[in-house]
Amino acid sequence: MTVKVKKPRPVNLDLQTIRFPLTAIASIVHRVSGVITFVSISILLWLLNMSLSSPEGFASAADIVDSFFVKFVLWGILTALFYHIVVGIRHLMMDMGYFEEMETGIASAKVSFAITAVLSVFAGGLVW
Ligand code: HEM
Repeated sequence: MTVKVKKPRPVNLDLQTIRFPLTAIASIVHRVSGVITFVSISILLWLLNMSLSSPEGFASAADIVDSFFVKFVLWGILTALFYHIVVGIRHLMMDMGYFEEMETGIASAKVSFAITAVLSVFAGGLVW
């Protein structure tokens, strides 16, 4: 006689209890920063086009950039770009065989965050 054993069903994952490793966070944010950079190109080209169109166009573009909110967005765009470049270089180095172990991977992610933080402060100085 065969006894039917109830198979344990997969438990619904509680996303709030899942902690991503630092390397995974660095990777996901890198993709997000790439998308932000891509979307912001159109905004920046639109502003550049306006500023080069005529002296009045330049004044309008300068007016737009003069508000705190727009400066904050520009600072965010520059920070995303710096993050994308710094972690992009880390990615390319990993493609060449560096920082592939867990320890060096976490260390290089931390160093990338620190370099981005410094560049972000620099970006703030440029914008304000
Ligand atoms: C206008 C400038 C850029 C834009 C719009 C951009 C956009 C993106 C996007 C959307 C991705 C994600 C692709 C995916 O996950 O399928 C990506 C990946 C990548 N980007 Fe950029 N990127 C730019 C500049 C750069 C620069 C300057 C570097 C140099 C360091 C770089 C290095 C990389 C690398 C290495 C990846 C692949 C990362 C991986 O394998 O997960 N990107 N980029």
